[in-house]
Parts: sequence; structure tokens; C-alpha cells
Amino acid sequence: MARDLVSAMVLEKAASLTSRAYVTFLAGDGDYVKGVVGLAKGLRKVKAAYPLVVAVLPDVPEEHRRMLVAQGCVVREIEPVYPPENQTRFAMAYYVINYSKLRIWEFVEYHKMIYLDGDIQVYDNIDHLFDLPDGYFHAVMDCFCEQTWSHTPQRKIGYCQQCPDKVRWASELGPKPALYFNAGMFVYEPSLSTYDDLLTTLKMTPPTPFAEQDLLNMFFRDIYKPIPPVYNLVLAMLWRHPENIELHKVKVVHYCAAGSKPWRYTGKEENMDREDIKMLVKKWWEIYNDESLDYKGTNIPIHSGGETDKYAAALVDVGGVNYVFAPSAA
Ligand SMILES: O=c1ccn([C@@H]2O[C@H](COP(=O)(O)OP(=O)(O)O[C@H]3O[C@H](CO)[C@H](O)[C@H](O)[C@H]3O)[C@@H](O)[C@H]2O)c(=O)[nH]1
Ligand SMILES: O[C@H]1[C@H](O)[C@@H](O)[C@H](O)[C@@H](O)[C@H]1O
Ligand SMILES: [Mn+2]
Repeated sequence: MARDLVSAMVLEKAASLTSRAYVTFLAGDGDYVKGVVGLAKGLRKVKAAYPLVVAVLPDVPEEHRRMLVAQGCVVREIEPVYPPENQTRFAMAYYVINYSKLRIWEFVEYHKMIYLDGDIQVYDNIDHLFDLPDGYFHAVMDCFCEQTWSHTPQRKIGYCQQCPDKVRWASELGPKPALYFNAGMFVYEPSLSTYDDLLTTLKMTPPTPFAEQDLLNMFFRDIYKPIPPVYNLVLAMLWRHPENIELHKVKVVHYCAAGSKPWRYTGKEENMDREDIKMLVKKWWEIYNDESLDYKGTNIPIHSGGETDKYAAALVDVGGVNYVFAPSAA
């Protein structure tokens, strides 16, 4: 095959690979940075083919940013996004910061991204999720059974979409609610027009308890496609719906239950003394403490410039069709 043609093919492959990335979100100077470091190492362990972009708010200290770069992450500062001022008191204070997550729709140099919360760990490769069809919003269905849902009619009557036949939806309450996803993990396509529409919708919508998670659910209701719970194990599933979970098959664990963040774990909170939880917390620490998973590559600033910089980062060996990108999670 002509050398030019092979080069063109390799570059095309390079373009499609560089236009995918994992993305997470980091706010503040607290200990969530540990979660993100753990996630970067976890992605490397499962040989993820794409880099981890960290969207950081201005309040993330320089020292934490350096730690992330040293772990091969692409650090991108974002401006905070707030819900309309007079309405913030209606949202859970703790979650208000999460509206800033909407900024990841602005990362249009990537065609497709997988968002992962900083309190998520990846135990198996999930690169294949990038091949899901475009035009949808893929995420895992949430569970309504925890105390955090006590404000909802679902919880009041004991209805959960994870077992919709156990307690049937009561038609007196109105139409059955649309399927609802947990926004700690999702597959999406960045788009400036979607970003603008999200912000316009945010301005018109009173904040609700689950902040941007509720907003995203409303916004993407018609194109939401559930993916299996192995891609985002919300820990409460272990005690609320054990019949829906085969723990050994789980690829992604979301340490979202109260008291379950591995770096804060004491075992004292409700449900935290379970063997499965202790095992999952231990597995998280094993990755976090594994020095062999520390990033060893060179950081090439592929996001500092335009297309030329981006492709300069692809070291192409035309003969053997080897291409290497940096920084990458793998
Ligand atoms: O001080 C903080 C708080 C949060 N975060 C980031 O924000 C994410 C979301 O916070 P939590 O993981 O603590 O929240 P939960 O998992 O309990 O919350 C869920 O509901 C939230 C509603 O706002 C979000 O949708 C979130 O993604 C979803 O998993 C974190 O993972 C982390 O990436 C920080 O960096 N620093
Ligand atoms: O995002 C929230 C949060 O993670 C809560 O801890 C959980 O109880 C909810 O189900 C979920 O929607
Ligand atoms: Mn979370």
C-alpha cells in the first residue's frame, strides 16, 4: 500500500482516538483529589485507551493540579456555574457546586466523552462504551430506596424503577415518572449548542434536591438510554436490590452511599459494616496505593494549542501502524 495512504489512515485513526476521553470533575481543596488520583490509576490498571480530563474549578489548589498532571491527567480549568441566585436555597447546599459539571459540554475538541464522578473506580475496561451510538445519553438507572429520596413521591409509596412490579406506580400520583439515571457516570457528546440549551434551561428551572442530576434527567429525558448497572454500581443496590447485581461482574463502582468514600471510610455509618462494602473499599485502596500504577510517561501538552499540537502528540510509526498518545490514562 502506498506510504501516503497508510499515513492518512493512521492519522485518521489517530484523530478518532484523540477525540475521545474520560472526564471527571474536581472542586475545592479537600480530599476529593484522592478520588481523582485513584480513578486515574484505576483507568491505567484496566489499560484504558483514552486520557482522563479533569475539569477543575478555580478553587482547586496548584499543588493538587500538579499531582493530577503527574498522574497523567489533562487538567482543564472551568468557570463555576451557579443556579439563579434567589433559588439556591432550595437545593441541597452540598450539591450546588455540581452545576459546574455542565461545563464539560464545552469540551468540544472531543467527539465523545465518558463522565465519571471522582468517587468512582473502574475495575474493568469500559472503552467499548465509546462505541455506543451517537445521539443518545447513556447512563445507569438510579435507585429510589435510600433516605436521600425521602422528599419524593416515589420513596413515599415505596416505588423504585429497579423493581417496578414490587410496588406499582400509583396512577393517582399522575403519570409514571420517566426513567431516572444516576449522573455520576454517563456517556455523552460535548456540544456548544447543547451547553447553551442546558444553561438556558437551568435559568428557567428552580433548583431541585439533586441539582444538576435532576436537570440532566429532565433535559435528556427523550434520548436517555439505560445501560446495565455493572457500569455504575450505586452501592445501595447491594442491600436494596441484591437480586439485580452480580458483584463479580461489576466494572464500575460508585462510592456514593453515605460513609462509603474509601478515603473517609470508618465503617460506622449505616450499612458500612457489610463484607461486600469492606471488600470494595479495600480494592479501592489497593489501586490507590499501588506505585506500579503511577504515571510514568511524558506529559505532552496536547490541549494547549490547535490541531497541529494535537497531531504532533501522535507519534506515528507508519510501517508497523503503531501510534502512541500522551498523556493517556493507560
Ligand atoms: O467537595 C467536592 C464535592 C464534589 N466534588 C466532585 O463532584 C462529584 C459529585 O459529588 P459526590 O460524588 O459526592 O456526589 P454523589 O455521588 O452523592 O451525588 C450524585 O448526585 C449529585 C447531584 O448533584 C451529582 O449528580 C453526582 O454526580 C451524583 O453522583 C464528586 O464525585 C467529585 O467529582 C468535588 O470535587 N469536591
Ligand atoms: O446521586 C444521588 C446520590 O448519589 C445519593 O447518594 C443516592 O442515594 C441517590 O440515589 C443518587 O441519585
Ligand atoms: Mn459520586
